Amino acid sequence: MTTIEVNGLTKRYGPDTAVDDVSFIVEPGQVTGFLGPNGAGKSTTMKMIVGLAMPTRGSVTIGGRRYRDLPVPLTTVGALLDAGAVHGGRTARDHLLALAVSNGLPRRRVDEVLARTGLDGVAGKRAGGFSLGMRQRLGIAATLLGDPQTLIFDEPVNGLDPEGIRWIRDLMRTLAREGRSVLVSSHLMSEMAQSADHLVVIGRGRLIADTGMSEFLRANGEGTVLVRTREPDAFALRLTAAGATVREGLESSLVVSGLSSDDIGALAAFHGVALSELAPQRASLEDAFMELTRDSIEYQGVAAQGGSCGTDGDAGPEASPSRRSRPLAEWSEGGNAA
Ligand SMILES: Nc1ncnc2c1ncn2[C@@H]1O[C@H](COP(=O)(O)OP(=O)(O)OP(=O)(O)O)[C@@H](O)[C@H]1O
Repeated sequence: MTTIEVNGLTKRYGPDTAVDDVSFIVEPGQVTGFLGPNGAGKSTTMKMIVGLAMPTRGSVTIGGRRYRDLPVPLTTVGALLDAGAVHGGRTARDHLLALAVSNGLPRRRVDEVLARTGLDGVAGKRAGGFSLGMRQRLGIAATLLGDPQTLIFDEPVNGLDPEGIRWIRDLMRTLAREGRSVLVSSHLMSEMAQSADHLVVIGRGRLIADTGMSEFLRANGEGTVLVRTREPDAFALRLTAAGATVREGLESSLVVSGLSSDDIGALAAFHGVALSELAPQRASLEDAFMELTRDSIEYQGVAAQGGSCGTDGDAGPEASPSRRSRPLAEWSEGGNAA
């Protein structure tokens, strides 16, 4: 069993703290979603896991060993941090062959991973001509070369079409079902809801949540009912008296927990209250996340200023001050899908 243990990990770049005392465990047999907005510190954490960045403080082990102490790292951990890191003049097969040979892995693995990633038909083509989706597949093929028990993918679905996204999502789940530890980062909450069993959320380098996905959803909004009526205040009192917890939703709606929609409908009928909407909510991860961080002044209270938060978030590290002050309210699929 190969577990990733991240312990008090901290990374400073000059005066900036990119990762701040983060600890979590990535367990085998499940997909752990690593969620956070642009600039939260996901890539930096992943780089530290595989020895590409030195922690300022803290430690990481994979199966109890530091990355640099692994005799043949590719057989323990495969990491896709940047699908563009391929020699464009090499064919897919040659790229993988070079990796296999330089890491002492059997050449037959090349054909096996080409087949697994659906690249066998283009194995002889130069990687430079590959689409983004094919490059991602090639990067994933490389992570699988050593048949490692631990896999790390940094934003693997970014920019992919729906077919590519589904393929990667299915692959992650299959790899986890095979008993591997899979850590996958995303800034899309909806993406995590569909693919992860466990969730580690960071914001501004700090750990915000470390929880099972279903527990996270249950504890943060699943099971609420959206109610709309012309008399929200009066009906809220009725609901509270009946044991429900009520909070104000958007556009004068009520978000009710503690009573089923059947109970709420019956209560409304009993009191002669006309309802224009009665809708059980299945919390989206975004709702759950917003719920979780509602009281967190540090993360929620940063207002959008001077238009700096409306960018596509793809600026380089030098743009970090504006990226790091991006409010969580802007984390939405529509705003940042590429
Ligand atoms: N080499 C570096 N030098 C200086 N600052 C850096 C460096 N690498 C990352 N940072 C800064 O550290 C912070 C965390 O960046 P990181 O790339 O880890 O975040 P992320 O969550 O992966 O975001 P994204 O989704 O945009 O990749 C950012 O403010 C970033 O600008």
